[in-house]
Amino acid sequence: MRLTRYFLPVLKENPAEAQIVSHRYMLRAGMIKQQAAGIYSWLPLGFRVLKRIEEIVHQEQVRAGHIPLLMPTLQPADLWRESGRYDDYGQEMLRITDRQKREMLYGPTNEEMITDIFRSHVNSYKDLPLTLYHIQWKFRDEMRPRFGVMRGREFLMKDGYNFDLDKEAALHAYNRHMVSYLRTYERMGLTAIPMRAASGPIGGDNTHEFLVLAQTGESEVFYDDRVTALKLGSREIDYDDRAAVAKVCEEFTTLYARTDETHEAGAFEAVPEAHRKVGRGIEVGQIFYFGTKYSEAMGATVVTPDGSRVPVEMGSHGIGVSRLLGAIIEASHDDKGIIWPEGVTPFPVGIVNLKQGDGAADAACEGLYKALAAKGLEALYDDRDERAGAKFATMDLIGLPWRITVGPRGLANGVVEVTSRRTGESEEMSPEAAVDRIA
Ligand SMILES: Nc1ncnc2c1ncn2[C@@H]1O[C@H](COS(=O)(=O)NC(=O)[C@@H](N)CS)[C@@H](O)[C@H]1O
Repeated sequence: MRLTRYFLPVLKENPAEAQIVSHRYMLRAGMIKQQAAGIYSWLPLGFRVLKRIEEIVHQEQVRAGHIPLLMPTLQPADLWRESGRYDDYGQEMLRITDRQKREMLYGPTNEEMITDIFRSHVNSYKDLPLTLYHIQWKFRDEMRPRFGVMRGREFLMKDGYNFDLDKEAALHAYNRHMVSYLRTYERMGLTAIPMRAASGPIGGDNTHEFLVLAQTGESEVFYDDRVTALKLGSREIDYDDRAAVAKVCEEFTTLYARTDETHEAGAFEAVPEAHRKVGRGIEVGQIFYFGTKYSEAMGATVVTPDGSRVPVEMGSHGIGVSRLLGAIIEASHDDKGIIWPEGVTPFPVGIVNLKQGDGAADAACEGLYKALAAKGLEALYDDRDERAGAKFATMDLIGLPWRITVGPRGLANGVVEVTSRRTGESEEMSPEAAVDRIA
């Protein structure tokens, strides 16, 4: 992408309303624009990252055997009356009346709707196990939307729902989600710790939140810091092997890790002093097992092998897709700007031309752009007629992992400069070597 043909409304100044670094940088890097409290337009650079995060979430859900679909944002109130949540849900629910005076709502979550889909089409245990999910915009009329996309009112969530014949199968689905979440966050360069949590309006008594440690996190967390060293890495896990999946979950949830809602000071005392940590975390996902809470209320039942009919066992599992942009920036930035992990960066590399209009420099940049594209890498080429300092500042702010700097002097010696955004180290090499370094 050539910057002179893109739309990247970078801000020079720190916006006054931004209180945390991720909000500040997302505004300054021209990634979002607030349209109302907690409601944003996703400008091109932010939209590109949002799509990359969505893609990782989709891939890991499909890898776990979960099936994507798409439910609407607007829901009929009657579904929520069946579960009894229409009144319970409270002020956060945006209630709407259509021209026929039908009571609707902008969905904050989809347990009722997915259960309605299930009960309309599934009747036999032979169709289980079944996990359906979607990535869809939600609305929660938060009393105090703040911190940019971190606590929005309209936000993007992956919400998945499992339907199983019995509790054991539902708990395996719970564990499948835990493993798929661990892998999802690792692919985004995040360490998200599963912590026992409280279930709130979703219900049930078995739930873990996934928290990214960050000073600006809204949740207070208590943990054994050895948990931060646990990694799935490239381990292949057979999602159908209940014992293997349970073993991985055990590995990641044995060390003490609790949010303030479930913290037990006594148990925490058992953690060796050197490892006992208190901090703050950003909740980037939550998984729930809640049995037959919705299937009972809404008559979602299946015929069992012995011919009887039972309500299905369920759970629901959410990832804060739009919140993740903020969480990743909180976990990966410096005083010049964002430092995108390779897995989610909007562009893998930026090309900076030090002398736009200089024949050799322009030709070398065009050559690099094409050579990178030939390897499937779309560069962001800053071809503006701007001072070098301004170009470097923009690249540092938007946080691409690599920058290739091209200038007449370097070219005279047959080299360009390759700079790593994370380490700040630069190295001179031929344009060909630069492409190989980044590919
Ligand atoms: N106001 C918000 N702004 C941005 N992200 C949010 C907001 N509220 C929740 N989220 C994200 O959405 C994730 C799932 O939300 S949740 O309430 O925990 N779970 C559910 O709604 C369940 N239905 C999961 S399917 C949270 O872990 C969080 O990362």
